Amino acid sequence: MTQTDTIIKVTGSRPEDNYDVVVGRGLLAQLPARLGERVKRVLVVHPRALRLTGDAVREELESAGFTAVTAEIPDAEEGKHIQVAAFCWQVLGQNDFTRSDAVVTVGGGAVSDLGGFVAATWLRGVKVIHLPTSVLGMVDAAVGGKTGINTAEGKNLVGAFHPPAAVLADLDTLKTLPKNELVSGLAEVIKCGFIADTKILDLVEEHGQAVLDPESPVLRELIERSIAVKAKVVSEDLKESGLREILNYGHTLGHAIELAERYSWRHGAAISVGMVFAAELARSVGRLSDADADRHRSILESFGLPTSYRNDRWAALLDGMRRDKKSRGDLLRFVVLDGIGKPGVLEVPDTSLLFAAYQEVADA
Ligand SMILES: NC(=O)c1ccc[n+]([C@@H]2O[C@H](COP(=O)([O-])OP(=O)(O)OC[C@H]3O[C@@H](n4cnc5c(N)ncnc54)[C@H](O)[C@@H]3O)[C@@H](O)[C@H]2O)c1
Ligand SMILES: O=C(O)C(=O)C[C@@H](O)[C@H](O)[C@H](O)COP(=O)(O)O
Ligand SMILES: [Zn+2]
Repeated sequence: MTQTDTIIKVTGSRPEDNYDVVVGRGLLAQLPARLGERVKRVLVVHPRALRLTGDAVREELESAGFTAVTAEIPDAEEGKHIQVAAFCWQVLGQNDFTRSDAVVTVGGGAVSDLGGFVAATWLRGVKVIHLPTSVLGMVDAAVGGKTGINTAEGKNLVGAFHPPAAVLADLDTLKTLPKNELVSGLAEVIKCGFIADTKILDLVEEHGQAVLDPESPVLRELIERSIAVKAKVVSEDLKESGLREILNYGHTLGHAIELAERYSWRHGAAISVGMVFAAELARSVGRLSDADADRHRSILESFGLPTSYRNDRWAALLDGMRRDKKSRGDLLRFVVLDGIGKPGVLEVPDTSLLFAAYQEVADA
């Protein structure tokens, strides 16, 4: 029996904050209707690695009567660069894109971040639809409207909140996703388990490696549950004035590791260490029990995700963490747990506390 599509709604105060995240199979045929009748020209942004999928999207749009042009961009974090945005702006300009035209992104989170940023900035904002092709893109990056690029000083330091008009998460695209990328996406799924939907943790503990099968019903359930967590949070707090910070669990150290490693680490791997670090921080101030902190390591390690990091990078990591978007002046702020599924914020004026937590995740 074919399973029907699942639609998870994101809501908000402005009309453009309301959209559907569709999870299913064979969703490409829905794209023309989701773009709407006013759109005439579409820029399809995809990485080199997904050229065939990008071409299929362009052909679908052309047969539906749109003028479709493609922008093939460098893979992964290489794509989240100002020069790549400038290249896309050039293509949009040379093809006379107007405010009623649109951008469609095809790829993982790096592509929706870059393509979303291009859409947010072109003529001060045009429609964007994301077609995420990685688990991470589906459960996190394509949903919620955070877009951005990296600078030499850090991750996502330039960007805009620009919600998509729709997200089509086609599970069939996951068949070609390398396993290490699927595991990286699973780190964000597990994050949703720690901060909100604890059933996610029960499911990954119960099903183990079976969740890595892109055809499995349990992976679909995990994807849908994670999208539901993100949709609920961003519906309440699009611009991260409070609640949305919980989605940043593990990211303060995680982003600093990505920068220190010049983006050779997968995002999910970096935030995996970051979540264990945050758990150690919470344990050290008496907010998280030993058992709950240890559960971080056992779940993440069961999927081969890293839970420790080299012991000689403290100065660089602290520098990176200072530039985290949750910092306020000299005050570093961390999302921590007061129990599984109970996120809160810890303000840390004294970096000795952070150094002690780093010792707990540092390689021997
Ligand atoms: N905006 C947000 O809210 C948000 C949330 C989470 C993460 N992010 C960002 O997302 C990025 C990470 O996303 P990601 O893990 O998807 O990385 P990614 O976009 O770099 O994709 C990972 C790799 O998988 C390949 N790939 C993607 N889909 C594929 C498929 N179906 N078949 C074969 N190969 C495929 C890509 O070409 C790339 O090499 C980071 O830059 C992170 O900062 C943003
Ligand atoms: O959507 C959010 O908000 C998140 O924090 C989700 C994160 O998983 C994601 O990596 C996001 O890009 C991090 O945002 P940043 O503001 O810390 O750059
Ligand atoms: Zn993330």
